[in-house]
Order: sequence, then structure tokens, then C-alpha cells
Amino acid sequence: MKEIKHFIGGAFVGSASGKLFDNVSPANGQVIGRVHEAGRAEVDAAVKAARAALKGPWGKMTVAERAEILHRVADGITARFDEFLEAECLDTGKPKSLASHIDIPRGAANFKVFADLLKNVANEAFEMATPDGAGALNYGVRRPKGVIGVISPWNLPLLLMTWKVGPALACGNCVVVKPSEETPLTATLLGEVMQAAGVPAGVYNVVHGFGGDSAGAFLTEHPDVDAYTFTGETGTGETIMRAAAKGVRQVSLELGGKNAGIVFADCDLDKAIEGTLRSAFANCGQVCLGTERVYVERPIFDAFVARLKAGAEALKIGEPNDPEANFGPLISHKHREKVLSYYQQAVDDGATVVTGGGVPEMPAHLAGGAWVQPTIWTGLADDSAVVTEEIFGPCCHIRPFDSEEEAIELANSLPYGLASAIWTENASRAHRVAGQIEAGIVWVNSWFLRDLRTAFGGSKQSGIGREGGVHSLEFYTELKNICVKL
Ligand SMILES: NC(=O)c1ccc[n+]([C@@H]2O[C@H](COP(=O)([O-])OP(=O)(O)OC[C@H]3O[C@@H](n4cnc5c(N)ncnc54)[C@H](O)[C@@H]3O)[C@@H](O)[C@H]2O)c1
Ligand SMILES: O=C/C=C/C=C(\O)C(=O)O
Repeated sequence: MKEIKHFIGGAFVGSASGKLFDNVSPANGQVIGRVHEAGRAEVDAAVKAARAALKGPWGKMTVAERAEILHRVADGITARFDEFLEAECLDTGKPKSLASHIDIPRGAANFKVFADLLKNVANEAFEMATPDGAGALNYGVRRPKGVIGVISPWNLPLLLMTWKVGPALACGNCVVVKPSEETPLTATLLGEVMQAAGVPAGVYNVVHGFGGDSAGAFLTEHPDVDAYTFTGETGTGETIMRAAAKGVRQVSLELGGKNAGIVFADCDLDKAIEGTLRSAFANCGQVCLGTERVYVERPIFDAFVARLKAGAEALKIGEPNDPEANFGPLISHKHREKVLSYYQQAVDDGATVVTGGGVPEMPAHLAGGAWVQPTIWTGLADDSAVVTEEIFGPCCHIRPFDSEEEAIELANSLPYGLASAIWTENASRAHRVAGQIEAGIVWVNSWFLRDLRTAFGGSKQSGIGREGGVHSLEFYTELKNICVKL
């Protein structure tokens, strides 16, 4: 049985306590490995290793030298593409067809993009007048923030972790990563790539374990971490923010959502159906940017529901190696219980179940997996928990609307504000509506189209701060002003 260890100070190490937990395959329920659970001692060792590395060669390197090493990290991921793919799909159960064109390539791109960006960022400078007429010159310099705690979720494990580690390292920080307990493999494998690429020991550390009263809490309570970047549930974000308040440490939070899709009658229906199918069901609905509320203009409501139903029913459920599969399992049985409780709630609240609503029949060798049917409802009240709470499963509720104003009001009615997708061929309407949606990201006639130079993050309870492009610099560096009297 594979044993998964921490990566601390450039070495793979087990826990002093000898505590291990199971890594379970979501596709068949079998134990695929045993993972060391970090105690305070391992978290402390990782933070110390990061602090020491910051004072070592990494902190003194030029941007160009660091960028070259990070390019080697990206190339190292690409060179071991199949191993990363295998590991990611073992952990998550997601189809290889999905991970091979999203998760793994983005894992590599996250290092390249930020390494290149850093080489081309200028700092501000202001000349000022002084009473003696000689003047003064102000200029900004950016310095690494220090040791960054990176806490990441299980839905896109390599993508979301490297989305933070890439810019953090490019800016000269050292990191301690706490991947989700559900998905320890790719973060661990990345340790090998870091070593081979020449990243000095202690720059990239990984500690495994759970959230509360385990590695996650030990990391967020550790006094020698300078800042935390977190992606996960809004409630966890609140807990991390509280822990970070001690010592006034900065947080970057990418949190939950209950994203709205708005489909106008003047849309290109083929595009709207294709995009909404992906936004509701890709990665078995476990994408923070996914659409769980769909608002459709009344004249095309029935046609839209019928076509989305047909699309959902045509999804091919299967295990990662099935080349035809485009729909995998949920991450765990625990998460399936949560998703199925909403499926039940929808029925109790009087929904029309357009399709799905239960557990699919699977062949015997996959019967132990966390499978669930893609599900569509109509007919729920706007205040049903199914319509207001993040389910994080392959499901959406579709509701008709009659005017632009009504659609905007419905989209903005919840305390979340992560992402939205608008479908219309009317360019004025697209801009007008997009500008009024309370969300950090609005797509028009697309979904999950990502340019890594753009600002990424949520408004309202979907997060604090923006990452992506130069925006990542704001979080991962300290901007210092130097004022020189001439
Ligand atoms: N906004 C975004 O960019 C984005 C992206 C992906 C996922 N998400 C959100 O993530 C959630 C799904 O991921 P999840 O279930 O892994 O989230 P989660 O909040 O349960 O866990 C995320 C990470 O936090 C750790 N953690 C949990 N409790 C902790 C604590 N008390 N202290 C420190 N660490 C703790 C977990 O071990 C895990 O590593 C959804 O809500 C989804 O919307 C948001
Ligand atoms: O599940 C959430 C997906 C987030 C995606 C990104 O953070 C990204 O594309 O950079």
C-alpha cells in the first residue's frame, strides 16, 4: 500500500506520531494509500524550513534566476504529465479526458505565467517638490511577503494549489501547503518535481492532514506564518480569517458561490445549452464557478429545459480510464450524503424533477464509488435552500424570468458573488447586464474561459482579494516606498 508522506525541508518525512489516514478512491471506495497526518511538530518543522529557506539562496536570487527555475518546474510537470494525471484521477475519480485538458496543463501554466509576469512588472516612482527646491524621489520596491500558508480544496487539487504556489514562489516567498485530506497525491508528487528543478530545500513544503484540530488549524494558528491564501468553503474561510487575525496576518480568500446563469431569449441556444451543461455538470458539478441557478427568459424556457435535460441524460458516467466518460463521481461518500440531502429537500419543497435526483446504477466493480445522477429541477420557490445554498454537486434549478431587471435582481439576490454567465446575442444588453451583476467574474456567451492575467476572485461572501496577473503581486509582495531627498 502506498504511503504518502509530508515534504519538509526538501525531504519526504513521516509523522512522529505515526498517525496515518486512508486515501480512498471516490470511483470504487477502495483504499488507495495511507497518508501521514501532520501534528503540530510537523507543521512547525515545515514553517521553520520555509523561514530558513527565505533567508537562504531563494530570497537572494534575482527575478530572472527564480523565473528560470519555475520554468523548469512547469516543464517537470509536463515531462511527468501521465503520472500527475494518474495521481489526480486516483484522488478525485474525475475522467482523465477532463484532467488531461484542464487540471494538469493548468498546473504547469500556473508556474510559467507568473514567472514571466514578474520579469516584466515595473514599479511606481514619483518625483516631488520640496521647499528647498532640490526635490525628492519616491520609488516603490516589492519584497516577498515571507512564509505563506496555502490551504487548498479537493475539487481541482493541482490547479488550485499551483494557482497560489506559482505566484507565491515567483514573488520570492516560501510556502507551506496543506492540500485537502481528500487529495494528497499531486501536491506530494510536485515535491519531487521541485527538487529536480533545483528549487532549494524548504521553499516548497507540504503537510498532510485534516482541517479543524489537525494540520489545517495548526498551520493557521502558527505564529510564524506571514499570510494565508485559502480556497474552500465560506465557513472555513471565516475560521481561517479569525485565526489569521491573531498577529494581524493577511488573508486571500477564494470561497463558495451559488452562481447564476442568465439565458435571454435572444441567445444562441446551441451555445447556451453547451455552456450551461458544462457549467452545471463538469467535474460532477464540483467547480466553485459552476452554475446551480439558471434563469431563462420565458419564451424559450420550455425549449431550454427540454434541451438541457437531453444533454444531461447524454452524459456518459464512468471511471477515469473510460475514454468515453465525461462525468465522474463525487469526491466522497460524505459529500454524496450532503448532495443527496439536497436532492431530497428539492422533492420535499415540491420541485419538478426534470431529470436525475438519485444514484445511478453502476457495474459491480464501481458500486462502492460516490456516484450520483446529474439532476435538474424546476418549480422551486426562490427561498428554497436548494436555490439559495451551495450544493457543490451536479445539479441546477431552472426558473423563468420576464424582464432584464428581474433577471438581474434574481442573480444578485444571494449573499454570494463569485461568478455569472450571461447568454445573449445582443451586445448592448450583454454589457449592460454584465456591469450590474454583483460578482467578481462575469462571462458572456462562455464559461470558465480563463486568461491568467485577469483578476480572479469573489465579491460579497465569495471571498476577499483578487489573484491573477499583477493582482497576485498585491497579495504575495510587500510594496515598500523609498523616499530619497535629493
Ligand atoms: N472561489 C474559488 O475560487 C473556489 C475554488 C474552488 C473551490 N471553492 C469552494 O471550495 C469548497 C469545496 O472545497 P472543500 O470542501 O475542500 O472546502 P473546505 O473549506 O472544506 O476545505 C478546504 C481546505 O481547508 C481545510 N480546512 C478545513 N477546515 C479548516 C480549518 N478549520 N482550519 C484550517 N484549514 C481547514 C481542508 O482540510 C482543505 O484543505 C466549495 O465551497 C467551493 O465553492 C472555491
Ligand atoms: O473550482 C473553482 C475553480 C477555480 C478556478 C481557478 O482558480 C482558476 O481558473 O484559476
